[in-house]
Amino acid sequence: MSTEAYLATLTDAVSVRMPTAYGEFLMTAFTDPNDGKEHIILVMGQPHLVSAPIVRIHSECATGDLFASCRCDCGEQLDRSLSIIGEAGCGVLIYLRQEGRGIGLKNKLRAYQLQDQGSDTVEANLQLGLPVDGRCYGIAAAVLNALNISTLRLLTNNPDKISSLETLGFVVSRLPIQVDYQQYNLAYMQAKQLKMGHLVSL
Ligand SMILES: Nc1nc2c(ncn2[C@@H]2O[C@H](COP(=O)(O)OP(=O)(O)OP(=O)(O)O)[C@@H](O)[C@H]2O)c(=O)[nH]1
Ligand SMILES: [Zn+2]
Repeated sequence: MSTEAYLATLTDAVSVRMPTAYGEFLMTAFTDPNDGKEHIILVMGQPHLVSAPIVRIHSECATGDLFASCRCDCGEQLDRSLSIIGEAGCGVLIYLRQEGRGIGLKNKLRAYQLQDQGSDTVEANLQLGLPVDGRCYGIAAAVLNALNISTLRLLTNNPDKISSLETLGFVVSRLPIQVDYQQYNLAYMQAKQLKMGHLVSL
């Protein structure tokens, strides 16, 4: 079966060939039947034919992914992930609409206001009465299942993401995704390392 046929099993899936600066992908948009969110999948090659394909599960960060914000490492991670998949010639990027670790853009900007007053990224969410990380990966699991992928190499530094997928039944090994940290995001990365266990070298 083709990759497109596998993805057609997702709700409202629409796929199109998408040439990019990283190479040619099959881009698919589909609807999450649980909350109506529209997620995006980029697939290069035929990952179901590879024993442990490269997978990136990327959480939406409008500030970093679209506007090159230096407050976080998301934009650089997205760029690195697409480069790595492009160089390998095969892999999957699942772009989940989980802005602000699930709290949404306006709340993330509120959290940034608190960070500008001295709170760290974890404290700021808590001060807003919101979860530190409200994400779940059930919909990513549905995509991997649709693609017939059960064993994968996950591009991540987040141990929670790995254990969530393992709990959902996947066999996961980690591919680190190191980017250059600088002046503006160093404190953020230190908080993620210390309080959220992220596997980064600073
Ligand atoms: N609430 C909140 N969300 C943030 C902040 N900075 C980035 N984000 C969001 O965090 C999400 C990305 O999470 P990260 O912790 O950077 O990375 P990760 O996906 O958990 O881990 P990796 O797989 O290693 O990238 C995106 O949804 C961003 O919008 C912040 O200061 N506060
Ligand atoms: Zn970000």
